[in-house]
Amino acid sequence: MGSLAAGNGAAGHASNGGGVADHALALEINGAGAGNGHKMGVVERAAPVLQANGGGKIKKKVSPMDKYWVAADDGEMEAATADGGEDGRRPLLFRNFKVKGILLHPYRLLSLIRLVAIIMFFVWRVRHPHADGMWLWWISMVGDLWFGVTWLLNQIAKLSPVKRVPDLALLKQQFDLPDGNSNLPVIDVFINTVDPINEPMIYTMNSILSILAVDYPVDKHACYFSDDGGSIIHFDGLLETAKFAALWVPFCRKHSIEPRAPESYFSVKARPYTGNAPEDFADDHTHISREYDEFKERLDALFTVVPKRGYNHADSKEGAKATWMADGTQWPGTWIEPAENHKKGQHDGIVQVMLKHPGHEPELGLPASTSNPLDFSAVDARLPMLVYISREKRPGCDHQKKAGAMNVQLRISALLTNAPFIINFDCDHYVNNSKAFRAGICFMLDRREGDNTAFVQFPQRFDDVDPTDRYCNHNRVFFDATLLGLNGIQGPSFVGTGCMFRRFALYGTDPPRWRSDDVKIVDSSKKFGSSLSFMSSILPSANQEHSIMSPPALEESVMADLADVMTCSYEDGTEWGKEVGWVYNIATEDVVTGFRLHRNGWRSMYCRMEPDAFAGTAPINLTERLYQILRWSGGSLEMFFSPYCPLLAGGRLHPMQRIAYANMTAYPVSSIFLLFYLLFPVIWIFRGQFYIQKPFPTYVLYLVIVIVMTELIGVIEIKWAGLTLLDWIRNEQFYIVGATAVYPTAVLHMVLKLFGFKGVSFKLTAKQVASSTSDKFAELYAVQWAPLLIPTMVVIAVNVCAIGASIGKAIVGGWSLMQMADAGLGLLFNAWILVLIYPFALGMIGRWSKKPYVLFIMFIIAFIVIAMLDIAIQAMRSGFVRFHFKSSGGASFPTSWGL
Ligand SMILES: O=c1ccn([C@@H]2O[C@H](COP(=O)(O)OP(=O)(O)O[C@H]3O[C@H](CO)[C@@H](O)[C@H](O)[C@H]3O)[C@@H](O)[C@H]2O)c(=O)[nH]1
Ligand SMILES: [Mn+2]
Repeated sequence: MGSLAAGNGAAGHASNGGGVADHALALEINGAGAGNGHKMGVVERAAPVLQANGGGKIKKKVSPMDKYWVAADDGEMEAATADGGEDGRRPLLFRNFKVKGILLHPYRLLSLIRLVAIIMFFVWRVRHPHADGMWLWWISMVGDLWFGVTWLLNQIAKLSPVKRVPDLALLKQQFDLPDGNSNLPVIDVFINTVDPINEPMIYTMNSILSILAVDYPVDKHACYFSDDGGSIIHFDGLLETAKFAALWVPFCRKHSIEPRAPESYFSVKARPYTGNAPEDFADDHTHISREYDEFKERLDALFTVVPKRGYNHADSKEGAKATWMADGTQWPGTWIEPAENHKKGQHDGIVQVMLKHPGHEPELGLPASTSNPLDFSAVDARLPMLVYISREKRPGCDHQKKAGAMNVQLRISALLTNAPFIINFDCDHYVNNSKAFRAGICFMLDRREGDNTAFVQFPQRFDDVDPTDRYCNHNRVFFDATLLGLNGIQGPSFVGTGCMFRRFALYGTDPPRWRSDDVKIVDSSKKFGSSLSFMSSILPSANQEHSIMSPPALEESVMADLADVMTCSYEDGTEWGKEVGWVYNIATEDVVTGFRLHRNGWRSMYCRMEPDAFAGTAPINLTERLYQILRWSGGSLEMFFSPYCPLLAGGRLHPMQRIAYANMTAYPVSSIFLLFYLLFPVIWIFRGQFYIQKPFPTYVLYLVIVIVMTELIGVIEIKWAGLTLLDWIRNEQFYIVGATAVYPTAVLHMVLKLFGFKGVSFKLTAKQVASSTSDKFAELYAVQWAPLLIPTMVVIAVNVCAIGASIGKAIVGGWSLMQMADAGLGLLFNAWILVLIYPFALGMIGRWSKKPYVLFIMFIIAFIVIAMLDIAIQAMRSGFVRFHFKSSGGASFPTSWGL
């Protein structure tokens, strides 16, 4: 059983957390101090620069993301305006756009042509079995069939892309009341972290600051911070953050700051001022910037202060090496020097309200004074509720990583604020556009599909990626093409972070579309566990109009309930992790959780906005990146071979969505064939023979058609998705890098698991360390050795050798025209592979890759050395060297060359 840190104390305040709660209170009093009766409300600011906003007045330059899209719901809009308001029906809160015909029709046509071409190609190949290399022929036939099918699965999901743009102006008009109050529904925000070092605390705390400062009614959202490490550094860090938020949040409101994560805000150079107090801005900015620096120093200092605190405690019992909280009590979580019940994977559950729910009346801040030069007397200084959670950990109990943490957050928040909507963030993602929560709500409350929408996914964007995005961290093709394609079917998949959920949907319920009558929670303790308080929160959470957040007072009974739902054993024998909450026992809980919702008939929405809703940091070191995609691809395969296999889903899953999920889960298998193709040139090195289907010209013709179609389809996709050519090339390149370095291991992992072994164990993605050096991309150049790198290195070596060997053979001579044609195609193939794997090769040369020509020189040297070796070997074989350059004169043309 877990005990609660805050639960062992006297009424309301915990003995070990008392200082904390008082502290939070102090903050509020501080904020409320100047309340002088006149209700100014939240300072409102000018309309956001949201180019996607339907109601925008100023004509702006069309972004490449919007250029080829046309509204597809004019009729609906008119009808809605006609019957608007009278019957209390909700308005249309977003607009639908589809790709203009000028791109869409050729896109579909080319896809069709390519499909026909590959079918004809395949038939032709079946009719022309390659007699002198049947085994090769067979393998390449199966491989090509697989590639054809996966290409089709991938393309089908993109044939009808839809973009949806929230109408923030209308939402404001409909839900924000003239008196400064609002009817917007309440939202619970979840953020997760594990380790203050691997996941630098400064980013985590920035993320929290950005959440506390969002442009959403302050009494209608609460932030839950889950610390899976049970680390006092996080706890104290969160305290510091709450303290700094009392300055930062009113500052953001007063001056309409964007983005509201200080680290990003201060790193952006000049921006046009859009706030209401330009005369104060320069001074306020200087002051807050200094405060922020001090805040960062305090966070850093925790790593030295906290351990010291431990040994200074004179009153510690006979030398017990505990970790102490600032108020002199023992920290209930993990200790710096691990001890029984205070170590990783073994400690009590902790829940602590750091900032209390602020109440419903605006509270103006303090005017400027000598101690505080910031004048907040016209700004609402309230802060949203903030809760620290560290769930109970016990040895021998599977904690189910992030999914487990999310489910605990789901239950704790149900007992405290029970918002009908939830947004979740990883600790490396922050709110970049303070209107983002409002955008999500537009989709949830829209009268057309709103009620059937289980989640609204926002794209993942990254700040720290190098300008050329060497390792394709931006994943643009996925976020700007694939997900818009899915948006036109049943909706985007859930990608783990930056997603708004309908709480009720997460409880494994059916959407209204598939619900016969009112929901009854039958036999719920079997499904939801034994907490009566939790059970009685379920039905109220379905009320999406729920716009008043009123957390219960933290009496002992409430604390006991909270303690109960965060124990390890709470979920035993229940549906948690299966039909309820985030799904367990899989390396990628995200895709499968989204899938379960789609399978139940819910839909999802994709929301791209400008500026980007959320942003984060990505692993930009090659090895970390490869481990990340290893987990994704391993997780995908696990899903395919689990009860969540898309092929097994019932009829509520849209057929196209099923195809998309099949592709999304089975894709790593391609790597087996691909690896084979890429290692093909081995034969070329040893036998001087390149395997090519004959008759040669027909083969080449088909190949050219298929490749040209692929490129043309790609070019059109670039246009409608608003990508650059580089984004697209990076995608192709990283696919090959992944397919050689990572996917084969993922397949191995799956095979092991299918045979009952443990499989590969996946690790937490180490985030970029906050760099103090001037070299912003130092990580990019770090070479970190890992076995995953071997297969791709072998592929590079084989292809470099093949090119070298062919040069050697060409010099020695004696080729027929036929052989030369083979050689030409072979070389092209080798060179193409090297182009695709180029980013990987750069990664392997570390800091030298700052000057990419170094790599070219290395390649050329390698070619020469191998060519010479090849010549030497040939010379040894035949006894003498015949240097001559044979002209094509002597070659004879085989008759079968005709088409
Ligand atoms: O035991 C754990 C392990 C992880 N996390 C948190 O889970 C998040 C994601 O983990 P991370 O290692 O950062 O994974 P990434 O590879 O960066 O994440 C991508 O892939 C994951 C698995 O598919 C998704 O969950 C993420 O949302 C998605 O961004 C982080 O905030 C972690 O702190 C926990 O809370 N508890
Ligand atoms: Mn991450």
